[in-house]
Amino acid sequence: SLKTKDVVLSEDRPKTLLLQKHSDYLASYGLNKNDYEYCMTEYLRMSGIYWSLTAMELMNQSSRMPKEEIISFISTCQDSESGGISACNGHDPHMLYTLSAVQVLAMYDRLDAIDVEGVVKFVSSLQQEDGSFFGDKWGEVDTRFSFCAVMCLSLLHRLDAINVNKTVDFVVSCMNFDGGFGSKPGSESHAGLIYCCVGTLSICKRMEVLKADELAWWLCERQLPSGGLNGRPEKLPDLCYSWWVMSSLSMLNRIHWVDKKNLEQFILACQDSETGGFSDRPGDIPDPFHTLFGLAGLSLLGDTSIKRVNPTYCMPQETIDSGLLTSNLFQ
Ligand SMILES: COc1ccc(S(=O)(=O)N2Cc3cc(-c4ccc(C=O)o4)ccc3N(Cc3cncn3C)C[C@H]2Cc2ccc(O)cc2)cc1
Ligand SMILES: [Zn+2]
Repeated sequence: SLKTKDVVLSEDRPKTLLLQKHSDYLASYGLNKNDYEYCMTEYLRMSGIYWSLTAMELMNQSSRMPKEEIISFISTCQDSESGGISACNGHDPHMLYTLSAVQVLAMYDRLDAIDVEGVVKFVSSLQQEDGSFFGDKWGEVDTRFSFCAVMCLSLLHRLDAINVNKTVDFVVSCMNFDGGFGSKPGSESHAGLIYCCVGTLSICKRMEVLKADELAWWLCERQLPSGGLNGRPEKLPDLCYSWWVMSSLSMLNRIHWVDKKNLEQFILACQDSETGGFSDRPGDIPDPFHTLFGLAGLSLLGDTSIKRVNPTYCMPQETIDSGLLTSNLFQ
């Protein structure tokens, strides 16, 4: 279509970071257990806790989260038979929520609250002959699950439990001519899946297989006049794509390829100055998911009022550093 899809930033948009408002928004999110949205997002509860806690950690406000309640909730979500962890009591264990639970417990330094060997068994049992990973017992393959698997095992210092070479081979089989990646071999390039595949290769220490310049070009082509980034050509900008694109460029050491000032004004415009929180685009309803990626994006852009975020794990850099220290101690 001739009309380039983009948004126009209004003059009265937020131009400064409303940290206290975001802290209040996340602290009160989920307090009202009968709240419509809270009930509708039960199926992703474990990930919702990861998005909220990480955002609060980045703002140095995690003391406002109910730590003991979260830790005991996670231990009740582990399936004793498979070792996997579900989004909420009574739901099926899944790779997505097993990772979220491990990320939360890593930030709290409380991995003792779960059966770590059980998690290792669950994750490694989902790897297939071609190196790919299922999300759960129902057998959906997606490069998102390759990323969940290697990130989860890396946080547990147990990458030895899977075939890393075959993991890399499958990700390489999903590489497109534009240097990007999709969810499966032949799927079209998408910013979210590129983040997952670059992150997988980064953790496996195999970034040399990438077509770095073609890929970085495709990524910075995502930036629109509004400053925002989209996930594919011809799509509208969306705050969470800021994270997928910038964290990938950061891992490629090419983050300077985007117009930082323009992108920062798009991210700030996605804040809700009434309720606090960030939404996918200016004027939409905020949620914890976009609130994390707004703060993490600003952290990558160098905003020092936010703690440094690790571009691969989307967790505070200090958590990754202390985890690596621990692993060196025991090696
Ligand atoms: C509101 O509609 C959706 C659509 C998909 C999902 S999702 O779980 O498949 N998912 C993550 C996601 C979460 C939210 C959200 C609302 C409230 C909360 C509480 O914590 O979280 C909102 C959107 C969302 N999406 C969908 C999306 C994001 N930007 C545009 N859209 C349409 C992403 C989606 C896929 C996903 C991405 C990363 C990830 O780590 C996990 C899942 C959730 C709600
Ligand atoms: Zn989004």
